[in-house]
Amino acid sequence: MPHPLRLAIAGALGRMGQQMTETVAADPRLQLVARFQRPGSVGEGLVERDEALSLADVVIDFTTPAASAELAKACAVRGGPALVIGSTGFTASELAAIAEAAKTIAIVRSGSYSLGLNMLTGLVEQAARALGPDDCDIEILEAHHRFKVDAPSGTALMLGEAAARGRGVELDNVAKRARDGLVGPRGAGEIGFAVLRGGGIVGEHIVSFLAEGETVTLSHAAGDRSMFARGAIAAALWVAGRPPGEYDMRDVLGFGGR
Ligand SMILES: NC(=O)C1=CN([C@@H]2O[C@H](COP(=O)(O)OP(=O)(O)OC[C@H]3O[C@@H](n4cnc5c(N)ncnc54)[C@H](OP(=O)(O)O)[C@@H]3O)[C@@H](O)[C@H]2O)C=CC1
Ligand SMILES: O=C(O)C1=N[C@H](C(=O)O)C[C@H](O)C1
Repeated sequence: MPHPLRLAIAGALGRMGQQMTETVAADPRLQLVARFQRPGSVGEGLVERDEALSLADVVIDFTTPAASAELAKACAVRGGPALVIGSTGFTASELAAIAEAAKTIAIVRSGSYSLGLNMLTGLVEQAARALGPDDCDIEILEAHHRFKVDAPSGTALMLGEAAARGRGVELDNVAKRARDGLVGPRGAGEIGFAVLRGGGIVGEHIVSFLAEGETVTLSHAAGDRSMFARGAIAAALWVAGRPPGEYDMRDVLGFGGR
């Protein structure tokens, strides 16, 4: 890994981009070499994307799904830099574009860079393995600020995937992403999602295991955005110089024998 690591920040003027700028500036292991926004954006200290890519060892990207997929392609065409993607709400074709780019460059992508939340996914997987679908229903509730545009959150989907892994099923086959109207009784084995939006909530997630007569809940609440920034920095330091591939925080943290 080069010392200090040369970092660029995509979406630098966004909520996470501003938090990243502050956290990176305070970290002596890192040199902030470029900050960029969408093409043609003006702002103090901003450069165009392609100049940023030519300067950085790693780009940290909290933007939009479309922008992240485009960025991954642009990095792959040049043969680097490596990428840490935090955006959420991807379509299948955007995910396919990122997977294609990851054949050429190293990419870490996670719906949550919180270390605590990633630890929670292991507990959710374990609980889902122990509490089977005959006895226990799994529901995931997430709450975020009024400006969030995607639902369910990337974190809620990560938690759903952890629960599905614990049950040995594919999340896509059991997810109930919304309920409205005369939906009928709950299907056996469903993993349900519920969404709340309002105010300034940074991010709250509750996974409930609901049995007859008792409920087990596992939860996480983010107090501010700085721990997402610290987790993304851990991912950037880890991914620099790695072989091409698509990685997640379980790889970065060494969880789950991956
Ligand atoms: N994985 C994690 O741990 C976390 C993930 N997130 C996710 O990160 C994403 C961003 O969240 P947040 O910071 O709150 O959102 P914001 O809307 O505040 O910020 C997004 C920024 O990206 C900019 N942008 C849009 N398109 C491009 C582009 N093509 N190139 C460069 N910049 C671009 C936007 O500019 P403009 O204003 O011009 O549109 C804006 O400044 C969301 O998907 C969110 O869910 C958030 C927190 C933690
Ligand atoms: O948009 C946000 O703010 C957040 N998005 C991520 C998500 O979709 O899970 C992570 C965090 O909860 C904040």
